[in-house]
Amino acid sequence: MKKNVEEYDYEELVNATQRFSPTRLIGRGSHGSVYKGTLRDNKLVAVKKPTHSPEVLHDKSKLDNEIIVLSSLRETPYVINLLGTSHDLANNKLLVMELMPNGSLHELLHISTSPPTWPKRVEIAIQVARAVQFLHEAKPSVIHRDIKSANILFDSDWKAKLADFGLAVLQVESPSQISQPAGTFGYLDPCYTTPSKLSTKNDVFSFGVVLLEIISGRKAIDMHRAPASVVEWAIPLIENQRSVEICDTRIPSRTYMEATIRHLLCIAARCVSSNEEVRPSMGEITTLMENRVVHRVRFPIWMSLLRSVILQKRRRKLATRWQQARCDIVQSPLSGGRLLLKEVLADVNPNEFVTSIKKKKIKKKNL
Ligand SMILES: Nc1ncnc2c1ncn2[C@@H]1O[C@H](COP(=O)(O)OP(=O)(O)OP(=O)(O)O)[C@@H](O)[C@H]1O
Repeated sequence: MKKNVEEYDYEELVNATQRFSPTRLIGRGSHGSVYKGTLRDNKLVAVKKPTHSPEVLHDKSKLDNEIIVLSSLRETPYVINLLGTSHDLANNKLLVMELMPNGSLHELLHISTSPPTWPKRVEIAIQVARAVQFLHEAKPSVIHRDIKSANILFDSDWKAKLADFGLAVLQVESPSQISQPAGTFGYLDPCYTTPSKLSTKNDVFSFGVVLLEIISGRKAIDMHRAPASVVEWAIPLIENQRSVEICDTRIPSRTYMEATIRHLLCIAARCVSSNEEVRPSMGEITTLMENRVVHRVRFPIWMSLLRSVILQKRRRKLATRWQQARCDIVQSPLSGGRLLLKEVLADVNPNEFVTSIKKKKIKKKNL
């Protein structure tokens, strides 16, 4: 075990989550419910507790597996951090993790009313690629098997981290049991049909699906569209040089990002290839992404300075006009100065105010 996993007192977790109150519930998965907890030192954590409900399948082994895999990994900014474990009164294990307060990539892409900008999407894609590369290059290496937008969570700084290691496989030399193929429909590698087909390339396929999802804003499987699968829809478009049609239309296109997006789509197409040989390794993917993408247009310092000088000039001009307007009103006998001065003091927008003075002047002329 590489990580120093702390054992938490169960009572502390009960208090931290207000007795696992529904108001503290973040969400339920197939093997556990996650609660927001506040520890004694005010530290915020996420507590995953096995679910005992008739509607939710309670699979204890997934939670145990998650603890084994997460505690085998050293700390990294790209994977959810396991802080510790605990045991309830029936000796069921609980997980204490760092809290990811900004929801999942799935929510950001498909539920949020403000979809991410292109530079943000690129940043997220690179962070996810680094997370998967980290797992594959760990010793022993880890195959996640459930890479999907719902398992990519955001921390308080909106950095993406990979979560949910319930299905992950630790590639030890003499595995005690061979895992049956598993994953999520829409993200699952079609080549992964038997336990012997388990490989890091299964994760590469799922990563490719997430990449298509990030660029298109379409769900991995959307039954309201034909074809329902994002892969079946996007790949012919990429092959026919119609990549532009894949881009999420909810946000404006950015000319400076076009080459980057095309480049990412080419990587995605290789990842989801039905020929596993064609799929790049995660190491190759991160290198390809980091070397060729444009993150953000950065203006030279002299342009920023020029911009601030222009803005300051404009502000000064407006302030002078406003000051002038105040004097005119107070001095004018026809303006009902006192009344208008009240308007000034009531913090009237200078622009609106100048307009109202013009109107007064016209009225005066007409008189
Ligand atoms: N560390 C965390 N911080 C904040 N929210 C979390 C954290 N871990 C999980 N969640 C949220 O809790 C919910 C349940 O997560 P969990 O990993 O148990 O299941 P899942 O991924 O939804 O389902 P499944 O295990 O069936 O794939 C999800 O909404 C997930 O986004």
